[in-house]
Amino acid sequence: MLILTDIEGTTSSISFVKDVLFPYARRALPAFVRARGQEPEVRRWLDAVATEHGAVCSDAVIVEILQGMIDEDRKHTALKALQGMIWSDGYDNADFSAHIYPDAAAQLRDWHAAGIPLAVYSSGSVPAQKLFFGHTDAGDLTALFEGWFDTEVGHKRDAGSYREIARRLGRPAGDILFLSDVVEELDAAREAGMRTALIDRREDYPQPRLGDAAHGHARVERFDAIDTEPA
Ligand SMILES: CSCCC(=O)C(=O)COP(=O)(O)O
Ligand SMILES: [Mg+2]
Repeated sequence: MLILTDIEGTTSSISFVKDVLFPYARRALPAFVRARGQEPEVRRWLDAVATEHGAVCSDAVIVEILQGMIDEDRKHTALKALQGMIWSDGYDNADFSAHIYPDAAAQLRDWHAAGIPLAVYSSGSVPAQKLFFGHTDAGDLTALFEGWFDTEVGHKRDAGSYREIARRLGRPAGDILFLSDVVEELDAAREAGMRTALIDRREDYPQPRLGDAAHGHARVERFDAIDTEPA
């Protein structure tokens, strides 16, 4: 069995992502694009955004488009890649550390110690995921994970993304337990054959998602309540 986990709303609070990480990236974007916009790894993503918007856009317009995407919480692969590069400076300067719920940090460590393999699937880019788990309030947790997946494998609400993750991990989908706070992501994982658990934290979701709202997924409020045994 392998446990695949989401980040925002699952291991970590939605408010940290929305109130700390996103505003930091929004503020830093103009200076970041001016300073590094000609580096190939940055240009590639700026050009991808420009191409989607009719190709001929100035960098100032691309910055406005990206800031609009942040405001709408778009899970856009180019935006996520650029955000990851910007957050790197924030972690290096100790402007913030990544929030992780204490129950999640403790349970991830326990599963790892018990020999249960762990992997991450988040809309945040893989470099952003590694930065995140490398700088959590509970220390550097990167060594706990053996797989990292972002939307380059596909959207989190598409069953095909979970089939591809299972293929890359070399495991049958039924051998993987996916944890997320978003029922549509869990629906897609279940369609691909994965086991699922809805993480329904009161801090992030004041109204419990009970009955039909849980879409038939196992529902827990903390990581230490997750049942890792097949039903
Ligand atoms: C990798 S940390 C930043 C999180 C982020 O940008 C995001 O969109 C989180 O989405 P998730 O899929 O983890 O709910
Ligand atoms: Mg989430």
